[in-house]
Amino acid sequence: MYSFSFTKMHGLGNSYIYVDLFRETLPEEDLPAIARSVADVHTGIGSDGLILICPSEQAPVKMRIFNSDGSEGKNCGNGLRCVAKYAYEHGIVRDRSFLIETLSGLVEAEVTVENGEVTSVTIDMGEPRLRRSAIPMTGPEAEQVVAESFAIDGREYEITAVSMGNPHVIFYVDDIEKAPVTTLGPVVEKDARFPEGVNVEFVEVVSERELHFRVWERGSGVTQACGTGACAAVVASVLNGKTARGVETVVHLAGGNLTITWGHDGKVRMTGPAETVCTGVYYYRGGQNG
Ligand SMILES: N[C@@H](CCC[C@H](N)C(=O)O)C(=O)O
Repeated sequence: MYSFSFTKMHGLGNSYIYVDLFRETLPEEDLPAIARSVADVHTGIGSDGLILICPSEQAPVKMRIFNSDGSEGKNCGNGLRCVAKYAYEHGIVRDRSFLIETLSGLVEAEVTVENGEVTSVTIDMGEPRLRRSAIPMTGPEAEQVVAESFAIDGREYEITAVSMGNPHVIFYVDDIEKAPVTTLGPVVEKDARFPEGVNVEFVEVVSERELHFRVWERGSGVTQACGTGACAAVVASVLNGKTARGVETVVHLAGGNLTITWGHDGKVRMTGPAETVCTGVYYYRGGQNG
């Protein structure tokens, strides 16, 4: 058994247990099991996974994210906003604009501060990756996956696939309340055409500036929000001619709203809140917690 300090934070209800590796040390080989342990709502703390706030050689701070099943993801939009808030409020950074390293590259964060507290964060998520091989998805490597027909479970759908440093597939639906999140989501997540698995998003287009969104996340299942998924939905909607490039789009997620623009410079910018829930000490019993 050993213990470590943690902070629970969320972005629109997408919650993670954050461990500050500027102050703590965790054994690398335990990280997947720690993620599963802290995420357990009965025997742990309860969250969508674990996020590590780490020193970096390329930026003032680095984020690593583990889903609730212990798998490591390469990017997390809601996590980036929380890491930015934590880094600013704990003096890891002093500027209001700074870089964050992720496993999929560097992103730029800009915090809005009121009375010393970060109330909102804008992340320049960089350019979406659209080549099939970058998603990754099987098939002709250089092609994009836009409104492509996709047969599964005896039914035919149309999909668009986008990487925001992690893989996303978008299904358009007429009524977001009736989206097959918990039935189609887990089947598509593990479909062999996505060799690394995929985050599955359902999108209802309200207007050129507004989308409804629900998600089945790779490695975590249903969550209240997925920041990279919402960015991917905005990119997919431009590619499908449903929204316009360079226009601010409001994405309504189960946990609240994100404002996202895919700019003419190629970059996707996401703005939204980040909240601290609590801090504490976790007693990790080598996978025996849960
Ligand atoms: N909730 C996140 C994405 C977390 C990682 C994802 N499940 C994956 O495995 O790629 C977000 O806000 O982007």
